[in-house]
Amino acid sequence: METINLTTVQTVVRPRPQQSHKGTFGRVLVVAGNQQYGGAAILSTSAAVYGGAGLVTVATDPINHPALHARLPEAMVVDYQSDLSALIQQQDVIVIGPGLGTDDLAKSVLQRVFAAVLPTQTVVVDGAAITLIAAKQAQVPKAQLIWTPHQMEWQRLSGIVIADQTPETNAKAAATIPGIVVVKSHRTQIFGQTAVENPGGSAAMATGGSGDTLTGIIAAFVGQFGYHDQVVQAAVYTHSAIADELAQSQYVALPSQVIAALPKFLKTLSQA
Ligand SMILES: NC(=O)C1=CN([C@@H]2O[C@H](COP(=O)(O)OP(=O)(O)OC[C@H]3O[C@@H](n4cnc5c(N)ncnc54)[C@H](OP(=O)(O)O)[C@@H]3O)[C@@H](O)[C@H]2O)[C@@H](O)CC1
Ligand SMILES: Nc1ncnc2c1ncn2[C@@H]1O[C@H](COP(=O)(O)OP(=O)(O)O)[C@@H](O)[C@H]1O
Ligand SMILES: [Mg+2]
Repeated sequence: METINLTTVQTVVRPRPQQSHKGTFGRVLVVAGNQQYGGAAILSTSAAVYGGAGLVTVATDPINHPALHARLPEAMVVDYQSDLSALIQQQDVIVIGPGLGTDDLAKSVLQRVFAAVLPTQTVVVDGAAITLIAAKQAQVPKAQLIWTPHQMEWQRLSGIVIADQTPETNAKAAATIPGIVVVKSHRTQIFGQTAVENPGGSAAMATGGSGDTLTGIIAAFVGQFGYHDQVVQAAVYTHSAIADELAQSQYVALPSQVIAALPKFLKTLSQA
């Protein structure tokens, strides 16, 4: 399997056009975070903001609202139980699943969001959203999809047990799933029109919230650079490349630190 190369990533992340405004760089809605997993919503939303998305809104449980406002004043915050259909229509990219849970409330949020998304929008399907779809609790929406399962979520979605997940079996299963599939692991594989492996990442990333962070980076990249294989590849590469830099001097690469490093890392990439 080919690996993602730096040239591809540098081609994706270009200097920002001067004649622009916030709407130029993508509207992202993150639907995430139940009462227990507010951190997942904070990480995904922060990654979208620090990854350069122009306008970011998070729909989450009201218990998470004060923390979000305090930590991330750039983001708008709404109750995920309110009617989101008008808000959804305004978005370029929707992230759904980080820390959503799999109870009846999560199911109803997921189903209502999927019912409102448009075929021209990109939906990043992560975490609990994947688990619920695999359990046939929600139908796959007609949209530009990006799936981000970890190995157990991929087992649930594809039916391939972790021990049997190889580039070949993964590619075959991914071909039956609409959109781009990011099978996360020690060496993440990305299946779209092309199949590639991410050369970066380490055990320093094995900490809760790493995947939640990736969803926000992917959303920011698609919002700015469009829905393409190479854009998703660039997001996956950037996530692990920042963690690899941190891991040179740190035992653990905390997701919050990866997020904080995004603006500088992207500047360097864009100048290459
Ligand atoms: N701060 C927050 O708010 C945070 C919120 N979070 C949110 O929590 C929700 C639940 O997320 P989840 O991933 O922990 O749960 P689930 O899908 O049941 O998978 C776990 C099971 O799968 C197994 N497993 C095997 N291989 C694996 C692999 N490669 N990667 C991972 N797991 C693997 C694993 O086996 P074990 O660990 O026992 O070896 C275990 O049996 C989700 O919505 C997420 O967004 C988290 O992000 C943390 C920070
Ligand atoms: N040992 C490892 N080596 C490289 N990358 C890893 C390792 N462990 C985890 N990761 C990366 O961290 C992320 C974990 O995603 P996920 O399990 O969904 O996290 P969470 O749901 O806790 O946010 C993925 O991007 C994965 O590739
Ligand atoms: Mg996850």
